[in-house]
Amino acid sequence: MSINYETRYASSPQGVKAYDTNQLRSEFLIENLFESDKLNLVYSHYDRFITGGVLPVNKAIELLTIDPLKAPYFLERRELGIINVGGTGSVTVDGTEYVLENKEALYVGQGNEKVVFSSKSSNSPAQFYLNSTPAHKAYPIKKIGIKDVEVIELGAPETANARTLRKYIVNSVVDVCQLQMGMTSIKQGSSWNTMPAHVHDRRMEVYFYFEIPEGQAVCHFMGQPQETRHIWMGNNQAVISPPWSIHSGSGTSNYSFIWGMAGENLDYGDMDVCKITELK
Ligand SMILES: O=C[C@H](O)[C@@H](O)CC(=O)C(=O)O
Ligand SMILES: [Zn+2]
Repeated sequence: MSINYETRYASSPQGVKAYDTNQLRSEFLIENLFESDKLNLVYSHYDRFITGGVLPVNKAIELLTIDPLKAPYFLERRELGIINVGGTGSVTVDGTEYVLENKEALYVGQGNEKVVFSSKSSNSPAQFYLNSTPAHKAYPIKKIGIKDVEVIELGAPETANARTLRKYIVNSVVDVCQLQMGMTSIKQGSSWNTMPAHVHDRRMEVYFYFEIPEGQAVCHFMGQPQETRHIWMGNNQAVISPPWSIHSGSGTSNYSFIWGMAGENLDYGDMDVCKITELK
């Protein structure tokens, strides 16, 4: 079988207070997204957000429906965001091929029946990172290239949080039902993402960390602002952030990550910022 999935249920903030390291990791950390010629999915009950990875090496891989959807095809009631973090590849949607270079994205709306992923070369395979959420309306497919993204510079070297944020799938770039996705790259010499931290109880979020150099790691912080926990993360791993949780990280080097979120409203800036000196 080239498609694997697992289900993660939602946890309450009271429950998470008592989690040990293993339980925290098994509920929130997604360790194995990319395996050769496989499509791996994690279905979270937070906003029914699906996180996935596809690494087509020797064959094309189709996004088949999975049992929890009880739907004849994957996107019958869902929308999908794809960002390629590997070599050149293509996504074929109902017979139309979209070539995605490294760091290019594709939005695929509700109602598209057949989605197939492939790599241009098995020596430099594509790595497609996927986020999918329930959808109520069929919006058109749109490719988002590097020139289409909205770029924001954030932070400063003095506070070790200088970073470039790129908005790919937001409603000022593409029509979406609820999915929002983008990529943030920490500058050399800085380590912190999303600091000052924030929560948005309206939306859950998933971070996928990549471009972490060999031998380095990112310490991801979660939890209510006055009750934080940490999860040490390696390259190409993702972490689920409940709507009530901060989501921020500090690396032992610089790195990049893809953020994806879903829930109430499409206002990217709707965040409740936490005062750094009040975090516990
Ligand atoms: O709600 C927004 C998300 O948490 C990220 O876009 C934040 C982020 O990439 C950063 O500040 O570095
Ligand atoms: Zn956020």
